[in-house]
Amino acid sequence: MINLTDIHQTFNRGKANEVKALTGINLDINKGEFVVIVGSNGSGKSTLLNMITGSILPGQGIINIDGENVTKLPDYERSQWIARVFQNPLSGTASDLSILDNFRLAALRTKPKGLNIGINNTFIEVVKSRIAILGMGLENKLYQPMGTLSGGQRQALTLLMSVMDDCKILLLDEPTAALDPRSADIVMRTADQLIKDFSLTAILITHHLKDAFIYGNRIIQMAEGKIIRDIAGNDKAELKQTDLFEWFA
Ligand SMILES: Nc1ncnc2c1ncn2[C@@H]1O[C@H](COP(=O)(O)OP(=O)(O)OP(=O)(O)O)[C@@H](O)[C@H]1O
Repeated sequence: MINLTDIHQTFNRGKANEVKALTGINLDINKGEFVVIVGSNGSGKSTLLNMITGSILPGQGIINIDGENVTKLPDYERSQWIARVFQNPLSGTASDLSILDNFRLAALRTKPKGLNIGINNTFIEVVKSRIAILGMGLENKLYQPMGTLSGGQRQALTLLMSVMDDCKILLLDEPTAALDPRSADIVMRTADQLIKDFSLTAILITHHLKDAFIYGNRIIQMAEGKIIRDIAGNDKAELKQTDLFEWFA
């Protein structure tokens, strides 16, 4: 589903502040895999996600998504496959619009320009039933502006919105970093459920080793722009939480 071949990325090349952010990344992620990426600050995790979304084009290497060479495609042309949830709950939603209008926009995200989706009863029922999964009572606040909700509520809705438009790949870039423990737990459990229900291919970046232990069927550790561990399937299931702590000792 996602294939990265010999990806290199150097920022500020030739200057005193040159940074080799990625140095020869080779990574194949199969359809339906849920990959968790851990690594110290500055190890290249976000740069790797930016390569996949196309918000940064690689200095060297090849990127394929769904069998198509997308190496030179900018992010807006890759959005047909990819939805991304950021750390900041404010970045995924429009504050002034209602919950329902945000969902309408989300459903249009990958559709051709000019297409319109009316808010009819069928659409409202679909949105209500999706939101009810959260158990936050937000299905009764469809006409409330998004800006009046808490960070946790917005992040949970951002996740739901990401599956309104048939995206295939969900990228979660520290989605719970700004949330209290209870909201973080709801957001992570919702993400896990959506990934399973919609058979999504997913990547989660997290500094929470407990989440890295609980979620996903493959775990990758990055250091200094490289993948230094890649553990999948039964081997991941057999890891102990203490093993992960030892990786960072
Ligand atoms: N646009 C940029 N310009 C210059 N340097 C950058 C840029 N983006 C990232 N870097 C540098 O590249 C390196 C990798 O950064 P990246 O954000 O990918 O790390 P990370 O593993 O996601 O870190 P964190 O856990 O702190 O979010 C860092 O040294 C960072 O300062």
